Amino acid sequence: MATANKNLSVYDKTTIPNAKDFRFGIVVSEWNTEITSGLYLGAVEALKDCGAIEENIVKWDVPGSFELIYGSKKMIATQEVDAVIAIGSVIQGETKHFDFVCSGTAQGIKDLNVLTDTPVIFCVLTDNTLQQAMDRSGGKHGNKGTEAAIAAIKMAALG
Ligand SMILES: Nc1c(NC[C@H](O)[C@H](O)[C@H](O)CO)[nH]c(=O)[nH]c1=O
Ligand SMILES: CC(=O)[C@@H](O)COP(=O)(O)O
Repeated sequence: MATANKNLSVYDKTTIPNAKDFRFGIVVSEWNTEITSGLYLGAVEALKDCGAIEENIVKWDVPGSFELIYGSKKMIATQEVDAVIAIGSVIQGETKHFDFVCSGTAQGIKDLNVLTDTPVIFCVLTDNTLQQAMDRSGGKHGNKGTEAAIAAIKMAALG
């Protein structure tokens, strides 16, 4: 189902574990900060709405989406978190760099999920235009940060 056919911010709290005992790391890319800051706010709002406490949310900033890989690895190694949310916004430019950043970041985050025992949630928008990114970070299609927070809680609950 395409994002256009579902709102990213809609969730049923009765199907989500209480997050009060979980500790979350959120690693945020500084590229397209007007987008990633919206994703971050959506994620924190949903985590707290589902019971997470402020003191159990650790936020680190990294330069770009590609650095989400190392930032998430470092977060896992040092912060004793139950899940990590990796937040980025990649927007198509003039060159193929978009393809390499998107695929490299996706593969790196996938590798962390394979090689570590801490779930890392892929909250990286990969859009053709700024408008598409705005629509998915608190706009008409909701907020992917919210979706990522719910995924983080559910994965943390797996233990
Ligand atoms: N163009 C975008 C980038 N590019 C930067 C890379 O993520 C990386 O920081 C650089 O290649 C140095 O390793 N990053 C984004 O997050 N979004 C973009 O649109
Ligand atoms: C995703 C990118 O790295 C891209 O926005 C950079 O822009 P360009 O391809 O025009 O160099």
